Amino acid sequence: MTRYGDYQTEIYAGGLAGHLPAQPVDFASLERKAAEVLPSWIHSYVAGGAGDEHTQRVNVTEFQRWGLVPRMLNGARDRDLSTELFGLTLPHPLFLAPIGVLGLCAQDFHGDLATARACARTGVPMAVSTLTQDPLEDVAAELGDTPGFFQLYTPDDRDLALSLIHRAENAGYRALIVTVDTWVTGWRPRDLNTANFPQLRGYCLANYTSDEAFLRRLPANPAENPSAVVGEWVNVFGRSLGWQDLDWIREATDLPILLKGIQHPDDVRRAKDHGVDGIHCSNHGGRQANGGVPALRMLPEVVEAAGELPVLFDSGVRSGTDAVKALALGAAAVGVGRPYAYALAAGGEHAVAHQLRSLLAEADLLMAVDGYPDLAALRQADLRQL
Ligand SMILES: Cc1cc2nc3c(=O)[nH]c(=O)nc-3n(C[C@H](O)[C@H](O)[C@H](O)COP(=O)(O)O)c2cc1C
Ligand SMILES: O=C(O)C(=O)c1ccccc1
Repeated sequence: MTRYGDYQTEIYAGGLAGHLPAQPVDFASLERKAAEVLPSWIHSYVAGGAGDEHTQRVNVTEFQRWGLVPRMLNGARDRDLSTELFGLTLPHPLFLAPIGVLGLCAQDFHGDLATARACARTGVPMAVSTLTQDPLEDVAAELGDTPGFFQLYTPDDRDLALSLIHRAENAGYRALIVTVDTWVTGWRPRDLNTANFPQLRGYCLANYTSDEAFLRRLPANPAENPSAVVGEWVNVFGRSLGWQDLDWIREATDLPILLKGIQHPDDVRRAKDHGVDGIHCSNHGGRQANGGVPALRMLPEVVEAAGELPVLFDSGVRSGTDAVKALALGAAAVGVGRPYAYALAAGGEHAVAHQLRSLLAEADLLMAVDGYPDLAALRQADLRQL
C-alpha cells in the first residue's frame, strides 16, 4: 500500500518549517504561471487547440458533469491504486500523455529529459512522443526502471517506421502507442496567428536525425543545411493510416500496441479485430478537430466495446479528482497532458515531480474520503450526472 496522500502531510510539514511549496498544486495557478514564463509563441502552441477551442474547453467541463457518491465505513484507510496494463503492474494509474516539442517548455530545451527524471522519481510512466528534442534512447535512460511507452507518428517510409519501432524496443520501451488522429495537423488559429509552428519543428527532430534510415534520405548534410532536415521531416511525418497498416505494425513488433485517438466504439471493435493490445481514448486535447464531443463523453462506450482490453484515457484531466472520475468510468490508466508541460515551464523537473505527486495525493485522498479503497471498488462506484 503506498499512501500517496501523505504528500499532503509533507507539504504542511514544510509549511511549519517555514517553506511554502515552490510551485502551486492546482492547475489554474500553474497555467497562469506557465503563461507568464513561456515565450508567447511557445505558450500559444501548448495552450492552443483547433478552431475556437470549443472542444478543448468541453473536454475540461465534461468532468464537472459527473459526481461521485461517497460510501462510508468502507475500510478505505488503506488504498491500493495499482492497475494492470498488458502484463505490467503499475503502482498507480497515472501516466504522462505524449507531448511533442516538449523540450521547448524547459529553459535549456531538454524538457524531455527533465520530464523523464520526474517520472523516474515518481514512478509515473511516460509516453514519449516521436517528436522529441533528445533521442528516444536518451529519454529512456533517464526513465530508468520506470516504464516508458513510445508514441509513434508512423512515417510513410516503412524502413524509417521499422527503425523507430525497433529502436524503441531496444531502448526498453514497454508499449507502442500508435497515434491515429494526427497524420495532418488540425486548423489551429493560435499557431496560425503567430505563424510559428514550422519553427517548432526544428526542435523535435532528434529521433530522425539520430536515425540511419532517415539520414539516408537527406539531400544534404543536416549540419550544413538544417532546413533540408525539416523539409524531409515534413515528407516523412506521416500520411493517413488505414486499418490494413496495423497488420504490418503488428507483425513488426511484439510490443503491446495501443491506438491513440480512438473515440467511436465501432473503431474499438475494428481495432480488436486487428490484434491491438489496448485502446487510448483521446481527442488529442481538442487540438485536432474542433466541434467534437468531449473525449470523456465517449469513454463509457469505448470501455464497453473494449471488453477485456485496457483503455487508457486522456483529454481534459486537470486534477486528481478528474483522474478518479475517469477511472470510475472505466479507464485502466489516465493520461496527464498540458498540466505537466506547464509544470515543466514553471519549474522544470522538480515542478513536474511536485505536480505528479500532487495529482496522486489528491486522487488518493479522494478515494479515502469517498470510501473507494481500490480501482475495482472505484469501477463499481456510484456516479451521478450533475
Ligand atoms: C503541446 C502538445 C503537444 C502534443 N504532442 C503530441 C504528440 O506528439 N503525440 C501525440 O500522440 N499526442 C500529442 N499531444 C496530445 C496529448 O498526448 C494528449 O492527448 C492531450 O494533451 C490531452 O489533452 P489535455 O492536455 O488538454 O489534457 C500533444 C498535446 C499538446 C498539448
Ligand atoms: O501539436 C500536437 O498536438 C502534435 O501532436 C504535433 C504534431 C506535429 C508537430 C508537432 C506537434
